[in-house]
Amino acid sequence: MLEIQHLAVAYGSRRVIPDLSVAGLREGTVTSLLGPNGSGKSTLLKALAGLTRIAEGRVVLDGEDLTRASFELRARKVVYLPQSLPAAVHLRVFESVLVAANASVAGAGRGEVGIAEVQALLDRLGVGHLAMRFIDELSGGQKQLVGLAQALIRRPRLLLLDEPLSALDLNYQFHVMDLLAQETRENDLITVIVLHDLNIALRHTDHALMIRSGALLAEGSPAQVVTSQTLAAVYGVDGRVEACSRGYLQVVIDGLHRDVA
Ligand SMILES: Nc1ncnc2c1ncn2[C@@H]1O[C@H](COP(=O)(O)OP(=O)(O)OP(=O)(O)O)[C@@H](O)[C@H]1O
Repeated sequence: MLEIQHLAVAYGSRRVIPDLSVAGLREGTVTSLLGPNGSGKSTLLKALAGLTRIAEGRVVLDGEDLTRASFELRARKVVYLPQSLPAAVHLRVFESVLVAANASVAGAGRGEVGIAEVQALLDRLGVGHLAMRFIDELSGGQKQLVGLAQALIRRPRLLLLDEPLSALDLNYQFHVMDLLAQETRENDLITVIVLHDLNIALRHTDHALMIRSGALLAEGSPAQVVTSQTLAAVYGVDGRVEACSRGYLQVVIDGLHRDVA
């Protein structure tokens, strides 16, 4: 279980997240973190990962306060995948995933992850054929899939993914979300994923958080969170959530909302 208690994060004197609490994100579930540009999604993820200083509050994972935890514990339990990977990494895909798995930094890695497991994960992500290619020679989408492999091979307790689908085509978006749901369920992960595509949140995530100006505006099932009201209040658009002929919920946008809050 992950609890966020009165979290405050500032850049200099500006509090980007003034006071945010989330009662509990359960293991085995994928939570989408939604909100407009600049609302504090990446800042929240970085704060959970311990990459941004927390001004106030606590992040409690399985009863343990991560803000006071050792670097080793945090590195073992939490994996954060940023929006974009470092530009120039001259490692082969395979090595990079093996290094991530066996990272020896103060016991942060799982250790003893074998070649077969790395290749199997690359295959499941559809990039097995790229194993011997250099990362800095891959396309944007291929790099994103390799980043996901590096994150998943670590088997963290808390998996934080910042827009991991942004460079992926429709087929891969679907495939990756299916894979994430499966990995999350099978390995009891708590997965939090920043998404801009509300239809993907509706279709593929178990739980949703919607934030605006660093404050939590709605929390619940994606269908409870993505509504006409939140579309207007948070995104400034008039829209509806309707079931398509196959029963999946989808957002239909009618136009810009005139009374943007
Ligand atoms: N390193 C930084 N220093 C100062 N201000 C920052 C820094 N990073 C982000 N901010 C500011 O904090 C606010 C929240 O930014 P953040 O990147 O968390 O938003 P976001 O919801 O992830 O946005 P997007 O959807 O555009 O990626 C913005 O106003 C941004 O300008």
